[in-house]
Amino acid sequence: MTAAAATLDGVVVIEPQVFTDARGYFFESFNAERFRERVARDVTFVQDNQSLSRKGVVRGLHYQIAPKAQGKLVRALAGEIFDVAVDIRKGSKQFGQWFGTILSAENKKQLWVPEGYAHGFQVLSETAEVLYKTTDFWSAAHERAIRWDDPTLAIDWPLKEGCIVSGKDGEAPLLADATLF
Ligand SMILES: Cc1cn([C@H]2C[C@H](O)[C@@H](COP(=O)(O)OP(=O)(O)O[C@H]3O[C@H](C)C(=O)[C@H](O)[C@H]3O)O2)c(=O)[nH]c1=O
Repeated sequence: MTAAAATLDGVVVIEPQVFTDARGYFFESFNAERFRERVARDVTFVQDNQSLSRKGVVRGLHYQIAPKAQGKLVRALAGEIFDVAVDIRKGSKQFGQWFGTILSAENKKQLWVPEGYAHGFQVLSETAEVLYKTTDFWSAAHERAIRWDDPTLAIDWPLKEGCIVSGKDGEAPLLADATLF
C-alpha cells in the first residue's frame, strides 16, 4: 500500500491571509465564497466541533458512513497537531493513501477532508485545541473507525512514543476489515 502522498485528490490545505499590526493579527477563519473557490464545490457546514488534547494523543482515524458521511474543515486554535486524511473510497485510484500536514495556532493552516476520507490527528504540543466544521451532523450509528497504526496505511506519525488513544480507537479494525464507502 502506498503511504504518504504529496497530496490527495480532494484534500486541500488552506492558508488564510493574516493581517498583522502593532495590536496583533486578524484573519477570516472561514469565508464561504473563498472556501468554495478553493475546493471547487458547494459545501454547507452544519456543525462545529472542538476538542482539547494533550501531547501524544491520537484521535482517529474516524469517519461516518453514508448517508451521514462528513466532510471536515480542521484547524488548531492552540498548539500544534499532525492532521491526517486517508482516502478510503472503494475503487479510488488513491485508496489507502494518506496525507498529513502540521496545523497549528502559529501557521493558522486548515485542512479540508472531504466525505469518503478517514480523519485523525496527533498532538505534538503540550496541549492542542482543535476546531473543525462538519458537513453533516454526528450520528453514532454511522460512526466508524480504522486503527491509527494500521501497518498497511503506515502513517508516519511524528511522535513514535507516548501515543495516547481511547479504548475505542485502540480496538478499531484495520482498513482491510473496516466498513467503507
Ligand atoms: C464526534 C462527536 C462526539 N460526540 C460525543 C460522543 C462521546 O461521548 C464524546 C467524545 O467522542 P469521541 O471520543 O468520538 O471524540 P473524538 O475521538 O475526538 O472523535 C473525533 O475524532 C476525529 C478527530 C474526528 O475526525 C471525528 O470527527 C470525531 O470522531 O463526544 C458528540 O456529542 N458529537 C460529535 O460530533
